[in-house]
Amino acid sequence: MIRTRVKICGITRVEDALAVVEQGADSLGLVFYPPSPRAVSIDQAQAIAAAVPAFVTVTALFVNPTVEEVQSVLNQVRIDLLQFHGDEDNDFCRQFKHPFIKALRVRQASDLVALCLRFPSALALLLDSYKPGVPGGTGESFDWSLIPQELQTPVILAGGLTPGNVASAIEQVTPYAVDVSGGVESAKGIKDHDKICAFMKEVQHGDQQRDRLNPAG
Ligand SMILES: O=C(O)c1ccccc1N[C@@H]1O[C@H](COP(=O)(O)O)[C@@H](O)[C@H]1O
Repeated sequence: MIRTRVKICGITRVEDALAVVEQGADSLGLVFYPPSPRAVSIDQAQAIAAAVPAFVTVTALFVNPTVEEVQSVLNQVRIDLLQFHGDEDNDFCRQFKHPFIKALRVRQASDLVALCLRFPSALALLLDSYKPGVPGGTGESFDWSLIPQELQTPVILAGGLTPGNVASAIEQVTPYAVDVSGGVESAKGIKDHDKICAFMKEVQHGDQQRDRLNPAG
């Protein structure tokens, strides 16, 4: 069985990072975008990253940052992966010589095949909901049928995922990974540990259902 990887984003507290690790998620996300209610300071980020064991990754999320902002975080915090969630292009993202994923916001008219080809250096593409004026973390899902089958880059599905819909998302989209923020919170930036546990169980459930429906993979 291929296991769908899980990233839990918007961690602001060490206790939530420990719960994410305990529940078996693959990555936790730190938001370096000050307008977000989930944004962390360097001090917070250092404390959280120090609590994350080997083989669980720390992802740093930026929205249209300056080069200096990204470099400053990389110099001070243990970051395994960069996530660019704005209008950055491939050249901007790859200049840090650090593995990165690129978020794309999906709308009806999006030509995802062409968009994905613009990011040949990305390890994976994170597909999120489009909401005018909001770069991400909307808590809203999008029409998953807009995702073409023929994308060559691994897909991380995001946007409005919850314990209630993640299993059907996995069955329908068969993404490489899923990413959740608002769907496992009790308030913005505060993770609900029971919801994290329920989310992880539903990811497993989705994987089993997907394999039952398509045993050949
Ligand atoms: O979480 C935020 O505050 C945020 C701010 C700006 C850009 C992206 C942000 N989060 C990312 O948004 C998606 C979906 O989040 P949700 O599950 O719908 O709440 C996810 O990739 C987060 O990494």
